[in-house]
Amino acid sequence: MSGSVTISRRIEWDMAHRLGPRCTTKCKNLHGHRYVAIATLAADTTDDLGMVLDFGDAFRVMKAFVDGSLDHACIVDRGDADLLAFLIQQGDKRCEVEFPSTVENLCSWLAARFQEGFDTLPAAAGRGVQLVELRVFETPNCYADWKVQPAS
Ligand SMILES: Nc1nc2c(c(=O)[nH]1)N=C([C@H](O)[C@H](O)COP(=O)(O)OP(=O)(O)OP(=O)(O)O)CN2
Repeated sequence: MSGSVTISRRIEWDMAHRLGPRCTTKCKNLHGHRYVAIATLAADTTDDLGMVLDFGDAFRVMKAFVDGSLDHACIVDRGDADLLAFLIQQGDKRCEVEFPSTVENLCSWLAARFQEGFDTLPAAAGRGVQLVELRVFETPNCYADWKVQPAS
């Protein structure tokens, strides 16, 4: 039977954010989440063992970025000047971005960061290993999906 196969790897981290004064709901307040991301990868060709990518290699890339930039950080929109100034004054771990930290924006941005990491893997070289889908849960009930643009 014809078809294609993908693999998926999950990672979790803790992070603070706020949507700030422009948001009229409770999410305007500084608060934290246990975020969950599930990355789905495909490849043009599998490796000698039939793997899209070893789960360990995929996880190392995701963990390096998550631990370095996101875990126990506050993600902050550079436009949220008051929060940014506070984090700098406190010397707290922060992840500065150019967008409000909705889960939709975070998901699209994180997809690009993960793909940059996968591109550095020797095990992925020349096989067209690509992130095709990323699901990010902000709460157990709320998530966003990013999907790769189909080639035209
Ligand atoms: N489209 C979006 N809507 C909302 C976002 C978002 O990123 N995109 N974010 C928030 C809040 O930051 C919050 O994390 C979600 O809160 P809530 O809807 O209350 O989700 P819960 O799972 O906590 O729901 P409960 O029923 O209160 O447990 C809001 N909206």
